[in-house]
Amino acid sequence: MKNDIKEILISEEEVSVRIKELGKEITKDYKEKNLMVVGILKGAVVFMSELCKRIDLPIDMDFMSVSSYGKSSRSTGEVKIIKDLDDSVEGKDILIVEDIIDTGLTLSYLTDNLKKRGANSVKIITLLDKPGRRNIQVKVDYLGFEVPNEFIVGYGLDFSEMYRNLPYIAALKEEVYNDEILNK
Ligand SMILES: O=P(O)(O)OC[C@H]1O[C@H](OP(=O)(O)OP(=O)(O)O)[C@H](O)[C@@H]1O
Ligand code: HPA
Repeated sequence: MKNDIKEILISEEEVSVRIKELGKEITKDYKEKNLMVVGILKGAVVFMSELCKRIDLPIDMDFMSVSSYGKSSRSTGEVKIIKDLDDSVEGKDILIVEDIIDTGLTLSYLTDNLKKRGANSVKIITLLDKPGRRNIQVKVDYLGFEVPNEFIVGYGLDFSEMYRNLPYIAALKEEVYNDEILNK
């Protein structure tokens, strides 16, 4: 698995330090609020579990799973909910947790969707931002790191369901990515 890595972009230590900082910031900002943390499966799981341990407040945790089609630059895209929240978000202060924002399609859809359900507020935290790929503008409230236009794996992020368990954030070698596509 490690032979497929082109470069480690963010080390385990750097991720851990940044998550502690983000946890402190969120603890301060949500003191008087009704915080509900919503993780987007599956990529956000590793980040969310580390982040929640750093938030010193009572919180609700839930997950959603979505699938998106048409992420190409010419398409407006379509997002479908595969797994919804268990409970109502009415009156809750929602913090959507993502591993990466790329075209912006997923987070733009989810923010609108949760606002329409009557949440008190909806904010976004993402571990990574790849601004070079953005099609739809989305306001990111809390950000871990900006990453270049590479295929990123590790810390929850996959390529073909692999590499999610790498403890750091890395760029995948282009030949791994191209071989897999050619073999399909
Ligand atoms: O900004 P966007 O272009 O919408 O891309 C970002 C989304 O794509 C990835 O999910 P993916 O569909 O690969 O599912 P996964 O989290 O299960 O890997 C990632 O986890 C985000 O949810
Ligand atoms: O670079 C990426 N890696 C893994 N999953 C992703 N989903 C959007 N961009 C990426």
